[in-house]
Amino acid sequence: MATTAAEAKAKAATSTALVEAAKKKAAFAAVAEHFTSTMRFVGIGSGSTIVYGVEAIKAHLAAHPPPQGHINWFVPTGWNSRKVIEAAGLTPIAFDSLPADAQLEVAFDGADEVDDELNCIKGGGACLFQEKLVACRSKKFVCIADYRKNQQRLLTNWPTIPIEVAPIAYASVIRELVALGSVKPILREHTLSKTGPVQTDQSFYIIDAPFKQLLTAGDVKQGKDGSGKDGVWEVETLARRIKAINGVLEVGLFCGLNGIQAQAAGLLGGQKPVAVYFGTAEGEVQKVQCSELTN
Ligand SMILES: O=C[C@H](O)[C@H](O)[C@H](O)COP(=O)(O)O
Repeated sequence: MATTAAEAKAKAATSTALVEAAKKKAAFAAVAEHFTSTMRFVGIGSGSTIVYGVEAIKAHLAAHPPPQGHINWFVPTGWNSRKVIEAAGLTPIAFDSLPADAQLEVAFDGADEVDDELNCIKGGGACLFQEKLVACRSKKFVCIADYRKNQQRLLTNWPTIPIEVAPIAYASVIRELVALGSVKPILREHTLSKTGPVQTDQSFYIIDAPFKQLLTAGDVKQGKDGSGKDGVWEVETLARRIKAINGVLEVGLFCGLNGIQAQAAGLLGGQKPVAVYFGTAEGEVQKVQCSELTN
């Protein structure tokens, strides 16, 4: 039986409601386990999911006020993120105003896709450079997402890797990406294309580069070739190759060490989340965390 327009509309509304409920549930679970009102510096990412993260932080602070005179500073990852912090009545501090020795206790952020090893694709909303800066200055990056983002390998459901580039270099970066095996990387434009390319918080451009589904480090350990032969790449190998292209500011692949592993190696922080909270379609929360937190 054919679906009527009204039925299709109702189905879409149900699916949107499920996704939003999943984001919210995941956000409240992540904040309950990783935020305390005595924290000094907390990173706040960008996108639609982090809005629930900020709502959860606000609710937590209302229930557990910080000690007298203590200020919780929230570090935004761009314009949108700062507006969300301000709208919630929280106190923002710009990344470049942080005291030189300050490390963020935690950074909460969303993702476009997450694989089995917690590598992420980010930048679907054109924010990735500041998100990576903030994640890498945090003891732990905690990711909040809904069930659509939970995939075994990157580039399964999410189609492209967002890459932030200097405007003058975009055509040459596209050429290099094709040489790495990307099929038809494109410069991201506004839906109303007469308004031109999308510009990031740094006034840079975004290239969306499709690649074949990415391998994990575990796949390579098991003998798979992720060196780029036939366009098949392992996540971190590809991230490094793209970052090395002249004109690339940052790559929307968050991979390598997580914060706990980075600190063990004497570094400040890492790109990869220590834990990801996925809201499920059934109204539950599935937590996936790194082995350092599990053990
Ligand atoms: O550019 C945007 C950021 O990387 C977001 O964190 C990511 O796109 C996820 O956004 P959303 O929560 O809206 O799905």
